[in-house]
Amino acid sequence: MLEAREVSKTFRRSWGGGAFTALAQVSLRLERGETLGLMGPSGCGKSTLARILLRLIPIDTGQVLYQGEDITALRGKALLPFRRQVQLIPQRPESFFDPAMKLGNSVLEPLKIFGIYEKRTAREMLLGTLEQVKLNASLLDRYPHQVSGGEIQRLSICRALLLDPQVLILDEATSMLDISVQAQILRILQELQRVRKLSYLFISHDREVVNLMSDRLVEMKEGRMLGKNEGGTMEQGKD
Ligand SMILES: Nc1ncnc2c1ncn2[C@@H]1O[C@H](COP(=O)(O)OP(=O)(O)OP(=O)(O)O)[C@@H](O)[C@H]1O
Repeated sequence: MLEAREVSKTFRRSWGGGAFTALAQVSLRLERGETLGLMGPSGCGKSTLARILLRLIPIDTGQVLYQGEDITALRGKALLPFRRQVQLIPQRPESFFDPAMKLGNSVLEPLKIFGIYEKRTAREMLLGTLEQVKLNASLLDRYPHQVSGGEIQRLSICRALLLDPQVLILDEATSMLDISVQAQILRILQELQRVRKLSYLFISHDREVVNLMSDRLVEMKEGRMLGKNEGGTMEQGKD
């Protein structure tokens, strides 16, 4: 479904000189309909790999494949179907929401950006999706600072779902939340996956949560994948 092949990434330092290798020959493959857990300590390169898989930052060497197609060099319009189908759910979703805009308008923005907004159907679609993330429509009249961390994360999931994606890259998506809110969102994600046949790359430093969510686990350390190289599968998840 979504694959990184032997990806390397070095960040050059403009202050102090030199360079830092964040990823060294990393490979990973997310299969259709599965949850692949990606674990590793802070700074090991998980978010850098996520941003590369999302085609948000350039890679030095290696390839990114989506549905078997090499998308490493795609630009502009050619990337649009991919941009719609592969969505990021970040640790801090606040950055997706304009502080001066009501949440109801922000949440519909991606539909407008992709040119698929239809006034006639948008409201119904939004209300149906809100229900799937267990949110009340009254939230839509509020501003970002007027909702809780759990609510804004569920809104960011709703915002992604409106685009009808195939893949969610969940980068520490519940790490900032307290344990009961985290559990609620994890349950919503499991249900969404079942109903919508989504594939998840579930990134977390929390082994317990990754074990709970994942069909398969891979682990990184200092910019490298541990274990067998291809896919680097370490152990079975969902125990
Ligand atoms: N744009 C950048 N320029 C320079 N160094 C960077 C840049 N982005 C990331 N790094 C460095 O690359 C390394 C990997 O960072 P990354 O954010 O991928 O780690 P991570 O495993 O996601 O960590 P965390 O769990 O704390 O978010 C870190 O040492 C980080 O400081």
